Amino acid sequence: MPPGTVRAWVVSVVHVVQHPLVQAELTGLRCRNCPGPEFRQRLRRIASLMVPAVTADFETKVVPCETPLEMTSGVEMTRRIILTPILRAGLGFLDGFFDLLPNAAIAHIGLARNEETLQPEPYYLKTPPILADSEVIVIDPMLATGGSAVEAVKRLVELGATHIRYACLVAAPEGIATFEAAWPDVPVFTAAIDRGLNDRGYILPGLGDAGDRLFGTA
Ligand SMILES: O=P(O)(O)OC[C@H]1O[C@H](OP(=O)(O)OP(=O)(O)O)[C@H](O)[C@@H]1O
Ligand SMILES: O=c1cc[nH]c(=O)[nH]1
Ligand SMILES: [Mg+2]
Repeated sequence: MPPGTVRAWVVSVVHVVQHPLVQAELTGLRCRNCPGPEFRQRLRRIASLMVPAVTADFETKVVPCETPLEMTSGVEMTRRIILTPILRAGLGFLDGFFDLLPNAAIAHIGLARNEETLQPEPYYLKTPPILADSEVIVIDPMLATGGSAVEAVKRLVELGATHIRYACLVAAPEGIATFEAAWPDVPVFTAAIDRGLNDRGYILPGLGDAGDRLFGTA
């Protein structure tokens, strides 16, 4: 197994992005005193720093290219990329991905976790046409129980997606296990696997409520 990957206890592999810049940004984000503007900037930078790892195996095709001096060849991405933030907190991850993947289309999926049942409640869905060969990247900073991620992938599969990957910032072991049981073929990329969940479904040590910290709703 390459460095930075962890064999989760079910079947597939979770990629932990261990780059020092990612880990240092994450530490700053976790701090309770990190103010909103800094939280948003750090999240955006981490998202960009994670893009190379998340897209490392994307297919390219050879294309001709004319420099000011002569003809040569280069590459371009073979497949259309669709970034799929899970609202709301996924929006905090979106710009950092969009900065490096400016030709991506965006699918928005609105899911709110019910505070009592911890089940995701769908409230919005707007996607571009999803072709079977589109590369779909689901983004959300937090993988807690895994319910929201499982539901988002289900929606995308129903719409025809076949190449899906999931990227988050902080994952709980419980969420990874649930996600992998539901979608064993969907690779997971995260910057950290934390200790576990508290009795309200929050990740420990985590970073608190990502949506509230991003949008000042606490
Ligand atoms: O793995 P889970 O247990 O499903 O929890 C994770 C979800 O919870 C948070 O969203 P939330 O529902 O709080 O909505 P918000 O982003 O609007 O705050 C987070 O952004 C994830 O989408
Ligand atoms: O710790 C958690 C769990 C779910 N959603 C969050 O924003 N944080
Ligand atoms: Mg929230």
